Amino acid sequence: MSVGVLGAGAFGTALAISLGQTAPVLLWARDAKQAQLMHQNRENKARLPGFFLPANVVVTSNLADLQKCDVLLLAVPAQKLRQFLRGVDQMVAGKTLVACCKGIELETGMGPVDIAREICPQSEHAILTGPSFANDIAKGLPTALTLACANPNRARDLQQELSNSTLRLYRTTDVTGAQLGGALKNVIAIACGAAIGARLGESARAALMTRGNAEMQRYAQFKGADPATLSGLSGFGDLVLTCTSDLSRNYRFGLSLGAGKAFDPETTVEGAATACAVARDARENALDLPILSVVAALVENRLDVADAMATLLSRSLKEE
Ligand SMILES: NC(=O)C1=CN([C@@H]2O[C@H](COP(=O)(O)OP(=O)(O)OC[C@H]3O[C@@H](n4cnc5c(N)ncnc54)[C@H](OP(=O)(O)O)[C@@H]3O)[C@@H](O)[C@H]2O)C=CC1
Ligand SMILES: O=C(CO)COP(=O)(O)O
Repeated sequence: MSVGVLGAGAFGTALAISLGQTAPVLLWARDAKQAQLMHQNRENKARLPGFFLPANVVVTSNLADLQKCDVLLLAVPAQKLRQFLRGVDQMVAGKTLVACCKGIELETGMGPVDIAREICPQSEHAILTGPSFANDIAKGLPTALTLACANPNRARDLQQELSNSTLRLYRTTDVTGAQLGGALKNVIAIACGAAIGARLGESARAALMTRGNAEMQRYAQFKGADPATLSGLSGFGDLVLTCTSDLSRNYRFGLSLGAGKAFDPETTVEGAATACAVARDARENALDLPILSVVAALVENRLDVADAMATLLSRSLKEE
């Protein structure tokens, strides 16, 4: 199996560094100058500074170089994936595409694997997701992830190929559950950040994580996933990491919302668009997803944090 990584952001670079410890990896950056600098400096100073690219990692901006790869990891933000794949669909046709992004497309409500399936129907599709900061992976710290692929044999092959001494992959065939876990935890992380940023306390955060987890399971079931998948690394695992760490951009975005501070609009915050996509689905299908919906209202400036909390706390009392 020969692996290429499409997207030289923080995560794509970290995956290339980890996989490049034991095998050749091609890392594609869309910007030629950036690719050349990375190749020369052996570092991605723009997106993941401070980490050395092993000799096995070849950086390129030429998509034709990826022809020789049979597995391609897609590490561009979820909202950019469709546009990106449309531009490369001929080149990637027939290859195994492993989505490494976490989000739900705003316009369509589709996850990354759904998008890739629609644009590249001849490919085999999988998703790699779970609790993993790019910095931790690049440092070689122990990390466990979920590899989901509908084809169980292919899932086994990919699990074997993409695991190494510090990256431990668990496999599942529940692609829908895995892609929803990664996407939805980002929304709950924004809610938790907002609560902490507004000084609502650690107990409020614990309540948001727990009830948020219940909403994630409910929504996943509505979408045809196995709710148990949401208790695994791709759901609960990533929820815990992202809702409790300042390293998370979604959590930090929430902190800014809660504290009424500005946030750099160039930072990748997948949970914002995902919240809006899910809230629309909830409205259209009368789904009970109060936290996910309130985050959409915060992101769209329809509510402030005080109103958001009041909205959640004034709901009628119910069984847990
Ligand atoms: N960072 C992390 O710790 C983790 C991130 N992820 C997921 O990985 C995905 C990518 O995040 P991350 O790498 O952190 O993001 P970054 O913001 O670090 O990088 C985004 C990358 O996507 C590229 N890109 C953006 N738009 C396009 C486009 N239209 N076509 C091609 N390439 C494009 C950017 O290129 P350019 O540099 O030229 O702008 C950049 O290389 C997200 O879904 C995120 O949730 C998952 C786990 C951990
Ligand atoms: O998905 C992540 C960790 O698993 C990274 O989270 P952020 O995108 O919020 O930084």
